[in-house]
Amino acid sequence: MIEARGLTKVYRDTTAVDGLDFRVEPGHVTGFLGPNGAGKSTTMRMILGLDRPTSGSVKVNGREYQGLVWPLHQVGALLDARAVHPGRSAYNHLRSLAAANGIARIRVDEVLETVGLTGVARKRVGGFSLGMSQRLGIAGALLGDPGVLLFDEPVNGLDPDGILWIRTLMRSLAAEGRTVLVSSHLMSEMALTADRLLIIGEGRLLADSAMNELIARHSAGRVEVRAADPLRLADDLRARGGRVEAGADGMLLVMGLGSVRIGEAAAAGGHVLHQLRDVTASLEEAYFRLTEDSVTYRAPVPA
Ligand SMILES: Nc1ncnc2c1ncn2[C@@H]1O[C@H](COP(=O)(O)OP(=O)(O)OP(=O)(O)O)[C@@H](O)[C@H]1O
Repeated sequence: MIEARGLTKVYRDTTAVDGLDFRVEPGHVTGFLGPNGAGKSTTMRMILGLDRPTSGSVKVNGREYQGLVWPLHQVGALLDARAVHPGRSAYNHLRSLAAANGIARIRVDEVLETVGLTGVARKRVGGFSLGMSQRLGIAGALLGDPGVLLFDEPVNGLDPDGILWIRTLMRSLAAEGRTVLVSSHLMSEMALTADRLLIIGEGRLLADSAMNELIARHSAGRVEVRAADPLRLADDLRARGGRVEAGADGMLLVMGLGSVRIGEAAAAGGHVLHQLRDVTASLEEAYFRLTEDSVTYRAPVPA
């Protein structure tokens, strides 16, 4: 479990992380989302003791990173996959990491097998593709068999097979009862991988909830309706206070009434309905609504 209380990081004139309170629980894949510059990497670095909070705290299994005994056994992380000496072999890189952390040599072979790098274990890391480097970074994270895992943009550079592999791996690590925190900008991938979400903007918490609750909250009240006489139905629904937009093929998108009241209005007005469907937001839509006021870097829309 990871727990932050009033976690704050100020760099000179930038407040990168601003009073974050959250808990990341075991048994879930928690997606860590937010626009560029929101403070995700800074938060992850503070979890891993690579940066000190200006105020507040963040603890792994009840202790700040500096207080962890054999930290690699408690928390593993993939931050920057390219941060490995290029002249070393994958095996030697993991072997020295294991030796420095009291981890048995046999575990190196195990994690190489898990990430599918056994065949290239003796090759120099400098010749690895980005996808292979990601796998090596994940092997390093798994080396100490930790209960808490952090992945910063883990699917970066992976091909579709690799993406499916990491998705399955993260879900199985959570199913084993581990705490898995993963940052990504790929909403479609997050929607398939995470079951909880932590969303931040400008260093502040915007949402901490289950994926399905967040999507339901941002879907509320939008209903797609098809009727034999859409123009007359639209008038009746507007008269009852609904906001109605015309979609393709005579479809109506109705906001502010809900499917029960729309059904009742249709019955009262003698309308023939062909379809009445609550519209579910995508994670991407929910994310845009939550973060629209806290995007720091936004390019102008081309004319
Ligand atoms: N070492 C540093 N010194 C000064 N400012 C920093 C430092 N590290 C991060 N920042 C600033 O803190 C803010 C948060 O940055 P951070 O990298 O944590 O965001 P992020 O959410 O990980 O962004 P991205 O999605 O682009 O990776 C940014 O404004 C960034 O410029």
